[in-house]
Amino acid sequence: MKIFFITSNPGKVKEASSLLKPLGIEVEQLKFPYPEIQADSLEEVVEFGIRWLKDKVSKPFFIEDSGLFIEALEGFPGVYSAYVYRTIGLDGILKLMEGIENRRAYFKSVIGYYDGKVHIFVGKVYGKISHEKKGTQGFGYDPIFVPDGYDKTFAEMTTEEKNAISHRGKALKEFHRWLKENLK
Ligand SMILES: O=c1[nH]c(=O)c2ncn([C@@H]3O[C@H](COP(=O)(O)OP(=O)(O)OP(=O)(O)O)[C@@H](O)[C@H]3O)c2[nH]1
Ligand SMILES: [Mg+2]
Repeated sequence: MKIFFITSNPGKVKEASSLLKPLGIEVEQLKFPYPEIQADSLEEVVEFGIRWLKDKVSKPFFIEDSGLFIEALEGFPGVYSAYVYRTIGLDGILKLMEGIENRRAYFKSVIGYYDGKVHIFVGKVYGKISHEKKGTQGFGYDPIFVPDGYDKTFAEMTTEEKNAISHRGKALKEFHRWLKENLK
């Protein structure tokens, strides 16, 4: 079975494909830009994106919005993670976190699948912001995020290792469970 993933982010496609392909689901990337509203929640961004896309894309598709929420920064960068990454980047976040003891943070992923109806799948992973960038794998903030129970960053993990515990891996597993039940 093939499903379309509308995203500009090859890192996300790699993770989605690596998790769904062994389950017989082929993920095809569709680089169809869509507006990402400045809402307070990832869910609102996804629901708006689907409403905007549904009459423009004929086949069933999914989109994903995700972000890094840092406790000591009141949840910043959160919904604005992509913009913050493009502007101040990892060094900017580490600078904001200089001298801050509380390094708690979580990544959240919201997947929206549209097959005539909107289906939402959410995943979260808790961890800490490291004091320095480590690792070259993954994408985005991976080099400064150490998931709970590990002593290495997401960027020091393989895609499989990250998918096993990440926010996106959890949301994708929920999505796959739903597909299995509803596409018999
Ligand atoms: O280190 C990271 N590991 C991750 O697993 C991850 N997931 C999200 N993010 C960050 O949050 C933004 C999401 O923004 P986002 O969901 O809008 O994605 P995006 O703009 O890159 O692609 P698109 O799907 O919107 O086309 C991205 O740019 C990244 O900076 C991550 N960083
Ligand atoms: Mg985006």
